[in-house]
Amino acid sequence: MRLRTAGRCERVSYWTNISGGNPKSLWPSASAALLDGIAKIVPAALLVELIRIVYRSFAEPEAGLDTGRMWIVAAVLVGWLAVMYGTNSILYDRSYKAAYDVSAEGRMKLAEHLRGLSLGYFGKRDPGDVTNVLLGDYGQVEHTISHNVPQLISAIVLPALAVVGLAFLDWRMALAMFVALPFGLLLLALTDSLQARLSESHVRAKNEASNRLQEYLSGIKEIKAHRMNGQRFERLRFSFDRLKRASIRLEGIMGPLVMGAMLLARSGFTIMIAAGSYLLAGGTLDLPSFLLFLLVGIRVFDPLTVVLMSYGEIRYSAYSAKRIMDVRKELPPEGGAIVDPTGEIRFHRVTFGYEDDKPVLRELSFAIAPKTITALVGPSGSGKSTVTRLIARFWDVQQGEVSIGGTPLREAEPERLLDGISMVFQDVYLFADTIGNNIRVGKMTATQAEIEAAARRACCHEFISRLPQGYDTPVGEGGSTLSGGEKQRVSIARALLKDASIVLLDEATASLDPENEAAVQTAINELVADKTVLIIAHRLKTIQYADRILVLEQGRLAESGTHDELVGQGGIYSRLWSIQQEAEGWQVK
Ligand SMILES: Nc1ncnc2c1ncn2[C@@H]1O[C@H](COP(=O)(O)OP(=O)(O)OP(=O)(O)O)[C@@H](O)[C@H]1O
Repeated sequence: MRLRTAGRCERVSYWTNISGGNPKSLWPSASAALLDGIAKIVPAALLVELIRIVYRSFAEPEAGLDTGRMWIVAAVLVGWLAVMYGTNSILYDRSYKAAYDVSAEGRMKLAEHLRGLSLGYFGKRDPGDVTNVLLGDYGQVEHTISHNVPQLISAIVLPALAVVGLAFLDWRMALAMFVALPFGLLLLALTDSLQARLSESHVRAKNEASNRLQEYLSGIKEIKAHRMNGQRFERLRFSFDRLKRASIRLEGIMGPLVMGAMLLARSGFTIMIAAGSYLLAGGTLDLPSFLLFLLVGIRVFDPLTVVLMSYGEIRYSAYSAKRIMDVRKELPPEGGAIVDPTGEIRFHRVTFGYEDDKPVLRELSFAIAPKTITALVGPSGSGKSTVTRLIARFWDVQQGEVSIGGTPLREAEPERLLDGISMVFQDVYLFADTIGNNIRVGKMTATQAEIEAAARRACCHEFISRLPQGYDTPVGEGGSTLSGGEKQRVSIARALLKDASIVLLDEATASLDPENEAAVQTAINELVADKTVLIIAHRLKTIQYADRILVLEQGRLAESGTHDELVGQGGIYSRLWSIQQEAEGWQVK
């Protein structure tokens, strides 16, 4: 399917980016940080007032200690503490909630968005990478919204307020305090693109390591069975090595630069102390003002240091958010036409390849009449499964046209199209849920009676009834607690419940023992009655009574006709038939 992306070169704002496309989620934490920043000035101002009162009692002993004013200061401080506690807990609660909302809702929306994308998209990406976007990247963005953004705002608000307020008090001291800050920020700005590049390569290395680890764990059975510790382990070790190098580069290069920026910014405090001592000695600055600068300086430089330290994390998060945005920009297949699934399925000069320059199907043309059974045979890799995937519009064709009931699938509404198709694959996937709910997947609104009726027709009611909790028995992820034949019958029960007009069967009995195969055969005969059926089977006995047999070879239609016609032609089918004649199997009625 041709992948379309919306506005690849469209620019999004920085805030949209770091919030993973949801800048409004930044408001609660931003306002909490803003208020917090303003409020942090209050105790410093009160402390200075206290120092002034005490200082005045020494400077003017006849006036005495103004205890009334001291009590007022203490009362204001207590009031401030109460207000701060109340507002902070509400605002922080909201800012954390906003962050968790972004990741919970965002993850769900993204999962839903992914469901709508073509399978071609997943073919191009490692499945583990998609998991990393959903879990890792969202986690990173969540952390930025709940922690880094408030710190950043607090660190901007405080110096801004301080520089204005202190400049009124003594512009020389204010200048000394902030003179080095622009140089620190400049150093940081100059390293911005380097930081972006290092963050990007670190995220890539981290994802690669996690993909390889997932691959290693998923294939652990094969790795053990084939004593593959060498090659597979090498891939894992190499990815961990790459991650180590990327981490060292990120920390090793950015660490000193960020520390340099931090030192430059903080040196303002030292310059201010030197300037203050000089001015105090010269008599042009009084002690309370000097103390005020010292107190405010500590309050200003601490959050500034924290934010400079977390600057890398914000940059890092921006890359995570970009990955989220990139997935969001992928558009689902277009088309709104409603397909009539009871109509004819037609391939007209279809050429298709998963990669542009490697066609799998070439100039393929055939038609499947409604309510007939068509079998698809041919050597492995000839493109049989690909044909079924194109009928379900998992991909769009590069040339020619696939249509159902006269509607080209390129124009079809993808979800509605699939409503009209039941698919039974060779590898059946069952969800980690009860067996009843796994059958319900075919029709989410099905009643228990409908589920049981479908299970009876699919020959699985008996084995389900023997399970300890019957239809409420959990099946384990992937259906690990059921046999291959049982899983296949559950999948047929799903398809029966769905009752779609088109049935696509892919090698449904290939790997079963005779007893299971007989049960699956009965189930399939139930399923295909009165439907338009396309069945792939390697064993020709199973499809000799199909209405039509299509023989594919290297993506082309080599032969087509009934079993008897094809045997009579003495071509590929006839050769395959003589080889397989002794094979036992089921037969489509
Ligand atoms: N998702 C994919 N991405 C890239 N290539 C693919 C993909 N799926 C199949 N192919 C390739 O397309 C060709 C046809 O595959 P397809 O599964 O349609 O053949 P098949 O006739 O069903 O084979 P088999 O009988 O072994 O199942 C093969 O060469 C296969 O390697």
